[in-house]
Amino acid sequence: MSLHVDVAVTRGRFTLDVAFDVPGGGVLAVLGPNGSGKSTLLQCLAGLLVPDRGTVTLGGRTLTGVPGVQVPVHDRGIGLLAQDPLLLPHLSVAENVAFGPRSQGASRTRARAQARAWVREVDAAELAGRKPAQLSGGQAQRVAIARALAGGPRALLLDEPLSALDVDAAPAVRGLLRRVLRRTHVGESGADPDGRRCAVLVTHDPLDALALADDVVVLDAGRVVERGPAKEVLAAPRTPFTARIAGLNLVPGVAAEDGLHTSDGRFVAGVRSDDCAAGEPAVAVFAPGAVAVHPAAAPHTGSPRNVVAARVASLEPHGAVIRLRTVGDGGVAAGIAADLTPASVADLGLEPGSAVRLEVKAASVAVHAAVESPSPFPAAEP
Ligand SMILES: Nc1ncnc2c1ncn2[C@@H]1O[C@H](COP(=O)(O)OP(=O)(O)OP(=O)(O)O)[C@@H](O)[C@H]1O
Repeated sequence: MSLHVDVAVTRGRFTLDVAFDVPGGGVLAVLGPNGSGKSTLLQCLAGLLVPDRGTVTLGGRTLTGVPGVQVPVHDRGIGLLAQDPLLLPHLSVAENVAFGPRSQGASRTRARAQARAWVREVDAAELAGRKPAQLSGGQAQRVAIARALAGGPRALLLDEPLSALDVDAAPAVRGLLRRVLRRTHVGESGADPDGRRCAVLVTHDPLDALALADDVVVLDAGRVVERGPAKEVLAAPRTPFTARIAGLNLVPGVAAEDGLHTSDGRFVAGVRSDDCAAGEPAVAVFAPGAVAVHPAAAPHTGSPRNVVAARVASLEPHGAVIRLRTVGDGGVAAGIAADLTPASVADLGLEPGSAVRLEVKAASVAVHAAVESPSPFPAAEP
């Protein structure tokens, strides 16, 4: 059941204008800064908002075709999993899950059987008799997943499905989503019998995109500014937003033979990728782990090509390392992230305000073609 989307809609001063396809069985992650149009897009797909122009087709069926065709929300064969589980409080877990099949006309017996299968599928069999108020956040979201799928949707929309969960609960629910999204046929459990369900996942978390999605589109100010396989887009981001969420450093400029010229007149030495010609808009990308940090007064050792003076803005735990961020003179040295071990932070005597020298080897800097005109984030309204 492939999903084909080509829509435009204007809301006030904001215009969303996007086109993409999701193949049957595929999962597309939609990333983008606040206000970039992710919710607007999901509303168009779900049938809650009629676009001004364009089409949405699912498995060859036109759900939206402007002008003229607008299949109502309940008849689109699309399931929605939101941030909040939105379970009906007066119904038990099993009744909540049976609600979808029942409202689609399944007999009570059949709806119950489907609900049982899905409640088992999400490892919630022992919770079947409980009311939503008796569930933890993670348990409730498991039940919401079962409910979204029990109606047998041909496509599933996931709107930040893990963002309301605490850090302990999120990994298990992410693993469950991975399992159910990867299933091609769900047979008795009720989903798409003749093809493979596709999914669109809105998320702020690159880990979700990498763990759950095949492809990624990045929206900015209502337009797709990046698209491609999730790993490739996140490993070689072209916009400041994608770089920030992917945790990478990104310096925009113009590509040179062996690096990049920044708008403030600096040169960043790096390895130019094949997709990028000298003289074209480009970005230099490097990982926080590739940045060596020295106290400003420490003697130089070796001969790294990229050396810049900066000041420590913050030091925050980031997994097993400490992530240092810099303040600079507003140029390339500002907002650079560097990862250090806790021991080296102590050895170097670093603290907010410390003057430092950052060094990055040219071999650790990749220079990629940039999108035409990367806009600064957060996205500005037109
Ligand atoms: N009902 C509305 N009327 C007018 N403008 C709207 C309406 N709903 C949303 N917008 C505007 O449309 C733009 C896109 O909003 P949208 O909620 O789709 O972004 P988003 O990417 O989902 O953001 P977030 O990550 O913050 O949820 C914003 O500029 C918003 O102010």
